[in-house]
Amino acid sequence: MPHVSTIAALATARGSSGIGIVRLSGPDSWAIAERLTTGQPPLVDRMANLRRICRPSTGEVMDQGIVLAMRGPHSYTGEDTVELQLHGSPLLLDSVLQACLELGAEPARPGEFTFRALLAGKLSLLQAEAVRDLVGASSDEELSLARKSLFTDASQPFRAVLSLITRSLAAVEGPVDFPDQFSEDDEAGALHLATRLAAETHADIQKLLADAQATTRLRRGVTVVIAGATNVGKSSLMNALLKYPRVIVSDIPGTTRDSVAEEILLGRQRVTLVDTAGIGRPPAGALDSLAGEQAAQSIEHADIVLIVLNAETGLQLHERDLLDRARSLPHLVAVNKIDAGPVPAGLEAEVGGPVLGISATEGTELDELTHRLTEMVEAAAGTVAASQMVTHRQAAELTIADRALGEFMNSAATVPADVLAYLLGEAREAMQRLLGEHIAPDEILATVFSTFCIGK
Ligand SMILES: Nc1nc2c(c(=O)[nH]1)N(C=O)[C@@H](CNc1ccc(C(=O)N[C@@H](CCC(=O)O)C(=O)O)cc1)CN2
Ligand SMILES: Nc1nc2c(ncn2[C@@H]2O[C@H](COP(=O)(O)OP(=O)(O)OP(=O)(O)O)[C@@H](O)[C@H]2O)c(=O)[nH]1
Ligand SMILES: [Mg+2]
Repeated sequence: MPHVSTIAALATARGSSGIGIVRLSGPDSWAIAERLTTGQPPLVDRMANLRRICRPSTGEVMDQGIVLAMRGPHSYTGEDTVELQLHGSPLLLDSVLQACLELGAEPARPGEFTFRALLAGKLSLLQAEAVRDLVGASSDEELSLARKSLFTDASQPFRAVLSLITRSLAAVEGPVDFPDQFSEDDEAGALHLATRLAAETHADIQKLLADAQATTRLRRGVTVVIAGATNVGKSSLMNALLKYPRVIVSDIPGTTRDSVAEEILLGRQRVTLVDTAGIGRPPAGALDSLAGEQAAQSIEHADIVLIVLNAETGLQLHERDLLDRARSLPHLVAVNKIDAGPVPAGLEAEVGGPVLGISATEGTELDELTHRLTEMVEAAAGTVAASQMVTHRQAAELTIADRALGEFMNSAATVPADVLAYLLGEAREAMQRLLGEHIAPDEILATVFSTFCIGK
């Protein structure tokens, strides 16, 4: 039996809070907790034990807290675990964590508690990924997909694909392994069956890859790009929508040089709001043309464009270019600075659509702007609905499996059976890696758990 370490980490977010938890898992976790509570009654399994937590070197009381100790295998990780539920002071929590390390615990790596739960068979690899995505979810949709993957058997569709591939492989391998038991007709029949199964598998994989795309879209959120000429008040509007002064605002044209992205919630939807450099400042130096190009590039990545015009100047020539570029995308035209002057007559006709007069600095019509944006965002997000969470990693394995299956179907009539078996074997291995079967713990750690937060 290899030596198993005892790990420790802060299980709650860093920062002042009501309660903070230091979590231990591994063979020494109970002994470490006993050392931190010496002279007090022994810890009772799976009970809330109110104890003073003392620094072992000096006996000084660090805090009073609730100690929740659980004997393996009946714990989250399957190992002996202890939670020290303390007052939520970052300084205090750090010093208790430090004391645990001095008593022999090792700092946990990202996701290591969940990794240990996986090794103990408490969770599948897909459930472990769902834990990560549950914790990181930033929209209700993402949350409910992650929840579904964690609490129901999310691996079922992947297992179905694996089982189809395995049946296909068995059909191809039969005549290779037992040549005397198969007539030529049997062999042709087996190959026919294998190809039919592969085609079915391909269709199932395509569905899962569509879900992967929808998952990615969901995670990325909808991107709204604020674009317009210099000095029209794009950054002021960004700050007003964010409700705090995130970007620098000044009356000098060309204040914003690089795009600035921030997340906001519009309705139930997570939105990335991007402020861009203003376009088309007349005496164009090299830097300005770069900034302008960047604005054009930001529009390319936009799901929705929020074009800002200036009521004081009306529509300028270079703003027409921008309008033309944005026309193929959902877009909204706001005319800013209506506190300084009205929306010029005939502007809607020039723009070729409705405009909304606003004032970023006075807050005029910003509720209406937010309302219209929210509707557009919901329409943009509504076009994708994932029926199940499929992560980037899972999609990569699905793609490998699909490519091997494609090659198999293309060459089934012309290539010897052992080569066909090899191709199906590749597809099967990809699905096994996806499900976390037959892969080394190191590899799982590197590919999945590196993206976890510490203490999870
Ligand atoms: N305080 C605390 N809250 C938490 C967790 C935790 O570790 N600690 N969790 C962690 O992230 C989540 C809950 N998940 C858990 C899953 C299994 C077990 C557990 O002890 N399982 C045992 C016993 C089952 C039973 O008694 O019914 C087992 O599987 O054998 C604990 C928490 C969310 N809330
Ligand atoms: N009167 C008035 N002034 C505004 C309004 N919004 C912005 N301004 C002013 O217009 C100037 C330019 O504002 P910014 O937000 O920096 O404009 P920008 O579009 O980001 O400019 P660049 O980054 O240079 O492209 C600043 O002096 C703002 O205070 C508004 O609604 N009314
Ligand atoms: Mg700006």
